[in-house]
Amino acid sequence: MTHLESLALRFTHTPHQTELWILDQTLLPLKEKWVQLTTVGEVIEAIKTLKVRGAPLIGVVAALGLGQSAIKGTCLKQLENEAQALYAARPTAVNLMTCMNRMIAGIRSNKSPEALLSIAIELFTEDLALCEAIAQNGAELIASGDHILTHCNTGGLATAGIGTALGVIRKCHQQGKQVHVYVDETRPLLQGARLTTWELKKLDIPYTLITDNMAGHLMQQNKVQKIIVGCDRIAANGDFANKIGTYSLAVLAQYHTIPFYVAGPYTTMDWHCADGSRIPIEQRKASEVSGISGAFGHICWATQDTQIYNPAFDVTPAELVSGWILDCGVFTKTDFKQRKVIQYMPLLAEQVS
Ligand SMILES: CSC[C@H]1O[C@H](OP(=O)(O)O)[C@H](O)[C@@H]1O
Repeated sequence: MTHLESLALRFTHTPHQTELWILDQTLLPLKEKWVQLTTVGEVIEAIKTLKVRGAPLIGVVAALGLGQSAIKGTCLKQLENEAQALYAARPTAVNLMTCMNRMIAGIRSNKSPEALLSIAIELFTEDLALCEAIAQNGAELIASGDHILTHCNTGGLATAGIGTALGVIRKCHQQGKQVHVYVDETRPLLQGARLTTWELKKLDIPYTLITDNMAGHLMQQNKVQKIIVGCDRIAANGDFANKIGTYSLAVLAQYHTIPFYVAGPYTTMDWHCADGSRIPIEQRKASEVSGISGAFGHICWATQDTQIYNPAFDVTPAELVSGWILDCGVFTKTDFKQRKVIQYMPLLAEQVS
């Protein structure tokens, strides 16, 4: 019997039954509701509606959903179709594509259903270790007494493990360092206000919730010593995509000479993507913004063709980043300029070659 459990994911496999359950993150923090995903279609819907979210978790849940489909007897041809549909569920977080590529390689090698499920289970257990390594590497950069600003949600709700940026903060707390977290609410879907505060409260880590537009003021008041954010795709030159509003924080951090770090696993690296201009940015429906302020009608950013756009991510250039906290180490701009990072990622190096 296989039983996998994380903050937002539960998976069991016995010879006669496979169950995939996720914690519906759209209902947090007011309601903790577990939802069973029995088909790939349900997994895709959960990813698109952010019931399941966070770059690493999206990839792991997609892989487990595909492995479940294989165990249920879906033929290899249909499995590849399902993998392609999962691959396209959300365009920015490259972990989804990384995980699907590993599953597709198994499908094209005619692997058995159990072997395909094993690949998915490996992706889950690998992420546990990647999160732990990121946390260890990042904690060395944090001093006791630091006030750390973070954006969106990058904890156990975004990964299979303890998280990326929030995993670093959790590790510092575990090590006995006195840290205080400023949590950006992160409009429009409020991952910070709803999810990061929920995680920090459970971990008993002190925090202050702020509106996104308070961040600059806090920096101006010298109340922020470090900024750590997550990532959805890191390009070969170190530019990275993350939740909308991250770029603004990076610019403010540079102006206020505050160290600005991005944390993520190697599965969020995309060596095929030369720089941030190549990263696809997910556009989400306008009602995610206007829905809250519906009284003001369409307050979204409109373009000349009257389309309404709601970009879910933005791209931060490498020049604004103080350090990349990865599972294989902490890297600098020079490391990326000299392409030193890829040598630490043999698996990805194979993919790129
Ligand atoms: C640890 S990856 C978390 C990453 O994903 C979030 O986006 P979303 O909530 O839309 O899945 C955000 O960009 C976080 O930094």
